[in-house]
Amino acid sequence: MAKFDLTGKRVFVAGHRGMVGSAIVRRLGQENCEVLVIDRSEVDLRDQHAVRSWFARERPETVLVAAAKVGGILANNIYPADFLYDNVMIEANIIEASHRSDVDKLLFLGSSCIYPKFAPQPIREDALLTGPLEPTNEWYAIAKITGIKLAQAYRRQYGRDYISAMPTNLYGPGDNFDLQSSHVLPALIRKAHTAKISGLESMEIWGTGSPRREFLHVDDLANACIFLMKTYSEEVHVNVGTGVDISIAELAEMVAAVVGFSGSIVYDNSKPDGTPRKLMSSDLLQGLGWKPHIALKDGIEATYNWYLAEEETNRRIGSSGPVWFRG
Ligand SMILES: NC(=O)C1=CN([C@@H]2O[C@H](COP(=O)(O)OP(=O)(O)OC[C@H]3O[C@@H](n4cnc5c(N)ncnc54)[C@H](OP(=O)(O)O)[C@@H]3O)[C@@H](O)[C@H]2O)C=CC1
Ligand SMILES: C[C@H]1O[C@H](OP(=O)(O)OP(=O)(O)OC[C@H]2O[C@@H](n3cnc4c(=O)[nH]c(N)nc43)[C@H](O)[C@@H]2O)[C@@H](O)[C@@H](O)C1=O
Repeated sequence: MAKFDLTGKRVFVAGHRGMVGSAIVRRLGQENCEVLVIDRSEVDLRDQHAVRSWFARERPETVLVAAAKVGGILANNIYPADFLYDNVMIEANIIEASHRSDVDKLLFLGSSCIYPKFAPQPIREDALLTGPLEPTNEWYAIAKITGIKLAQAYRRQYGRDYISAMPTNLYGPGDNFDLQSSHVLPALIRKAHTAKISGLESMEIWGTGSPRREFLHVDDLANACIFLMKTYSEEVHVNVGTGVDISIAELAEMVAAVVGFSGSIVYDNSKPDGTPRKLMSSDLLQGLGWKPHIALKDGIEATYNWYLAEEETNRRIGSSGPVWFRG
C-alpha cells in the first residue's frame, strides 16, 4: 500500500489526557493536521452509542487508539473485570465506529504483555498465541490480543488499513505516580523521592528485584506511532521497544542515583514478580528504519524533573493532592 500522508487530515487521538495520548498529541504538533480529542465526561468510550454518534458527527479521517484501562502489576491483578471489560469495549467501539465512518487508517496500541509468560527472548511478533499468559495480567492481555485481532479482521474482511503497535513498558511525563495503580518506574521515582525528603534509611520495592523489563520513553513511542502511521500497512503487529532490558534491582539503583537517595533498597517478597523477562525483539521496527533516541538514564532524569515541577505547581496552587495522583 502507498505511504500514508497526515497532511490536512482530521486525526482523532483517543485517550489524549493519558501519558501516551498526550505525547502523541504533542508529536502531532509537528504535522500539518487537525487533532480531534474527546473528554471522558462527554463520551465514555465504553458506550457504543456515544462513540458511534461522535464519529458520525465529527468525521475523523484517521485514528490513534491510546485510550485504555491501564495499570501496573497490582492493579491488573486486583481488577480483572475492569481490565478485560473496559479494554474490550473501548477498542471494539472505536474500531467498529471507525469502519462505519469510513476511516481507512487506524493505529491500535497493545502491550508487550500479550506474549506468553515464557516466550523465547527477545520476543518476536510471531510468538503471539504460542503459550500461556502471565496470570497477573492475562485479562488485560486477552483484551489487547482482541484489539490486534479486530484490526486484522477489519483489514481482511473490509480492506481497512488498520495496524497495531505493541509498546514495551513506557514511562515519561504524564505518567501515573499512584503507588497502588502505577507501573514500576514512576513508583520507584516517587518512593525514592519520598525516602530522600523524609530522611529514611531504606525504600521498599515489590518482588525479588530479579525480573527484567525493557523501558521506552513515551516521546520515543509517540515518534514510533507517527512513523508507523506513515509507513506501515501490514497485518502483523509491530513491537516498539529499545531492544535493551534491565533488572528491577538495577532499575531501582539507577532511579535512586538520579533522585539522590543513598539509603538501602528492601524487597517485599509478598508482592508478585510477574513475567520473569519480557524483552521484545525490535528487528521488525528497526528494519523499517526507526530507532529510539532517549537513553534510560536521561529519560529518568527528565521524568523526575517533570515530577518535581508538578509537585511544585501543586504546592503553589495549594492543591489538596498532586495533580499526578490518580488513586
Ligand atoms: N503505560 C505503559 O507502560 C504502557 C502503555 N501501553 C498502552 O498505551 C496506551 C495508553 O496508555 P497510558 O497512556 O499509559 O495510559 P493512561 O492511563 O495514562 O491513559 C489512558 C487514557 O485512556 C482514557 N480512558 C480510559 N478509559 C476511558 C473511557 N472509558 N472513556 C474515555 N476515555 C478513557 C483515560 O482518560 P482519563 O484521562 O479521563 O482517565 C486516559 O486519557 C494503552 O493502550 C496502553 O495499553 C502499552 C504498553 C505499556
Ligand atoms: C506495561 C505492563 O505493565 C504490567 O506488567 P509489569 O511489567 O509486570 O508491571 P509493573 O511495571 O507494575 O511491574 C514490573 C516489575 O516491577 C516490580 N516492582 C517493584 N517495585 C514496584 C512498585 O513499587 N510498583 C510496581 N508497579 N512494580 C514494582 C514488580 O513486582 C514487577 O516485577 C502490566 O500492567 C502489563 O499488563 C503491562 O502491559
